[in-house]
Amino acid sequence: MCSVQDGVKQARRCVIVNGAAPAAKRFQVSSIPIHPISLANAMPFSAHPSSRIMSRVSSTGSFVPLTSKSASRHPTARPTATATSVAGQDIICAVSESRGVSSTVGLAFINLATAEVVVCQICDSQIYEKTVTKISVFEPNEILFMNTAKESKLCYILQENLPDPIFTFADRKYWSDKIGHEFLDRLAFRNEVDSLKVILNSNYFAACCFAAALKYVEMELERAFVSHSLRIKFEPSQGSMTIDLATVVSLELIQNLHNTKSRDSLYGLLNECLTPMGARLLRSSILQPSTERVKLTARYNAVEDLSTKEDMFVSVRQALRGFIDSDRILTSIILVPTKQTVQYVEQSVNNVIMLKSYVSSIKNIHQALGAAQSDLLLEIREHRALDQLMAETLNESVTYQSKPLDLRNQRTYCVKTGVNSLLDVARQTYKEANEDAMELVERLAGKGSTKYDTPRQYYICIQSDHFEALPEEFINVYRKKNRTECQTLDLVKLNQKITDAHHEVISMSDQTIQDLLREVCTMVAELFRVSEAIAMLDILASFAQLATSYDYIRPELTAKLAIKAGRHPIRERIHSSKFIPNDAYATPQTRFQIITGCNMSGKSTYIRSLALMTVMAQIGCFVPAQYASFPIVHQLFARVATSDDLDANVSTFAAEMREMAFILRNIQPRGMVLVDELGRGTSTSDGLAIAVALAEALLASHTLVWFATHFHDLARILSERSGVINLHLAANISEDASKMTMLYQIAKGPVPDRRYGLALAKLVDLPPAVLQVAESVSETLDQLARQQNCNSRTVVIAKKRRLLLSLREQLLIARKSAMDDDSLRRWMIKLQDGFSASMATLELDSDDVKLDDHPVISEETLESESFETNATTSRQFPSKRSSTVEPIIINSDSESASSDNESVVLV
Ligand SMILES: Nc1ncnc2c1ncn2[C@@H]1O[C@H](COP(=O)(O)OP(=O)(O)OP(=O)(O)O)[C@@H](O)[C@H]1O
Repeated sequence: MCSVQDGVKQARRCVIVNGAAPAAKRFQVSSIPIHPISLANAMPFSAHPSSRIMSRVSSTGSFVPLTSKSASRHPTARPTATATSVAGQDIICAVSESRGVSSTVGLAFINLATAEVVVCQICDSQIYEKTVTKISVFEPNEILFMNTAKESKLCYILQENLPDPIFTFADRKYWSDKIGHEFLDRLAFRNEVDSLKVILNSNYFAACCFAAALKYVEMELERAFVSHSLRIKFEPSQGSMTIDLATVVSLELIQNLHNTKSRDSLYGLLNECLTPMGARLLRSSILQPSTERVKLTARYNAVEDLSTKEDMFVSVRQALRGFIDSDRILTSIILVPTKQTVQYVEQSVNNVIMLKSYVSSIKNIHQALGAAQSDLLLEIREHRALDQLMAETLNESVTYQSKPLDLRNQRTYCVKTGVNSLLDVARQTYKEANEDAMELVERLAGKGSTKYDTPRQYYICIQSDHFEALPEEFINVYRKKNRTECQTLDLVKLNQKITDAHHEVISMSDQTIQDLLREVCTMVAELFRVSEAIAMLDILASFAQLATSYDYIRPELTAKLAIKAGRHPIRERIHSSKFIPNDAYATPQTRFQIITGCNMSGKSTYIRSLALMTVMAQIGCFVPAQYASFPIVHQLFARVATSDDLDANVSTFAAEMREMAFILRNIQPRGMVLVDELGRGTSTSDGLAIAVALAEALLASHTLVWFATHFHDLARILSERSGVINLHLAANISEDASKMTMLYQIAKGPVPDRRYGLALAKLVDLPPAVLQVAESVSETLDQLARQQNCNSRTVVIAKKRRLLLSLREQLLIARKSAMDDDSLRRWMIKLQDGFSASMATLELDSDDVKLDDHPVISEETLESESFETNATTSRQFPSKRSSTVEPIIINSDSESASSDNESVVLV
């Protein structure tokens, strides 16, 4: 029988080799587009694509699937193909897009391993970051596009950013919402058809993709789902936190950055799941944490229930142990090949045996949840798959076995005795043939033993020294280290007899099994719901396990972030010494937190721990702290220092600017942003300037920001801004900077001692001569800086003074001129704006400000303007001014007051 995987592979071969479906009835597919597309202007983050595409064409002359890393990638692109993989699954994704400026993208994902369909419709920007992120979460193997969209920007961007999946192009006719509705009528769970119809009606593009993906499975993979068996979910854009893939990678949410096999990631830490369904649900929950308060509160209640009732917790974990992958079993029952084979019949019996194990395991869950009180656990307990049906047809003792001989025996005795008398006779033949084989081997081998494997079936295994020379009747001889494996002609004949008997049993069981499966298919919706409930129970029990083992506490959901003694969940586990907990507090009034501190003082660890705890809280998990309250965060972005993006061949600076641009483009007020060491890849002054500008933009977005930096001037410049607070990670540095102790404690204000670089250098044993030079250079630089500071302050004061004097002069000229009221008002407003702007520039930084650059109106301009006004109005300067002009009072500062003691009053 052709497996699902084979089917997918076969389909892929067809796309890759031929570029078109082999048979007329097949889904009409074609290869990837080969024309260069001019998107340079539309895509600020990506290199022009033409060079890469052209080189691909010239080297091969025909279609080659895109598997290599792109030269330049979307900020959300993952660094490795398997960065977020949990288990290999076959997932087909269909994509469609609205025409016009506003991009509405429809998506449908079919998971062929778990028979689950997820449809969504996204309103996206012109660079499709939400679409890229969504597709990356599902990691499809194959993406279906319309032929007509081959050269679209969306297609190009997906190819650039998702190098792993195969892109298949098919006729536009398969993207038909009408076909989508027909599929829905036929395949959705009966009780869900109506509600899903409403959804697909209002999400045209999602409906089209749904149709295309299912058509592809039917026509190209030659598989079909049985009626009313398919789990179909609509995932709206709302309801979950958006985390771009770059953040997933840099925060190590799914995989450790340095060692892909390590469990030191959030997923690795939280994955105490005992079932494959639970592990899958946990992974998707981490990638899309919930923003629904009700859902989260229900999960907290359930975790609390489980973690406080030890007996219930132990029996739930016990019941979850050994659960087989119910999603896969149910899928193989409902996803049947369009052509049926002998292997399929045999597989059906296997499926039924596995289903029986699954159904009987559910009973244990039901019993284990006897003491549950939380609504969610009670709801899970309510799900009971009926096992009556199984009991009527199947032998009670039948269970799923993994060894081939045991499995064959289970298959043979699967159907109850008495259901079919001919079947009972065939089974007797099977039993007798087996006994004959055993007897024969015993007689031949003496001290040897009977072994079984699928290709040879029964064979004899004897110690090599048992016979001096092997008897001639032994055939198919294999000599291994200290044993010999062989058969005799009689044994081969008996094996054949047993196989025939087994096939007869299977074909006689088939009718009964197919009847049973048909019945099962009518209950498949309930069985899938049970499977989902078990997955949820598994992750809740996992959270309860963590809460009790590591002292996690139940978080609250409020408007502010307040954490007492919070810990980094991963670091605290791998730390050899004790991890120092820290507090955090952020409200809209303290939404922008600048974190300074020595190298290695724990800045990154601190800000990362806040993001990780937020994600944990929003998947329903307790958090490592003494007290924690979180606002519900809708977007999480982290621009944290990692290694250079070598794959994409971009410099550190370009990479961080690209990521920051992405964040600024997408951030909204209910977001959370972590920025770590921004501007390290360029000159100090440029780095600072860019950091200030980006910080200002983030501040204006009203989102929660933690900004870890070594730019102390950033802390100084922004310290007066509303919403900004300065914090630092404390360290003790001895007087002579020869000793440095990290306290890892968050404290108020910017870091007090700036010479920590030297102190740290001393600790790492730099040669004394080098240190001496460094110290003296540092001393000189400090002095220069002090002088410069002093100088620049003097320059600023002088400039301010000149500004004021110039203002006074202009006012005096204005008094002598003959402007009418309106002209005067306009002129004064212009003067006021210019003056304020110049003063503000001087406040910020004096170095580059030249008085000549000031936008204050010069004498000439003023004169020309007043002359012009005079010319047009021919009126004298009015003695009585309009009362609508607000008085502007400019007090000269102390220095300027020395030259002109009076305040200049404009009325
Ligand atoms: N609260 C803590 N308790 C104990 N150890 C900690 C704590 N925070 C951080 N550390 C340890 O200190 C080391 C440095 O931490 P981290 O990388 O966060 O410092 P940093 O200030 O960001 O450094 P740099 O400025 O050089 O990037 C890490 O090995 C980490 O495990």
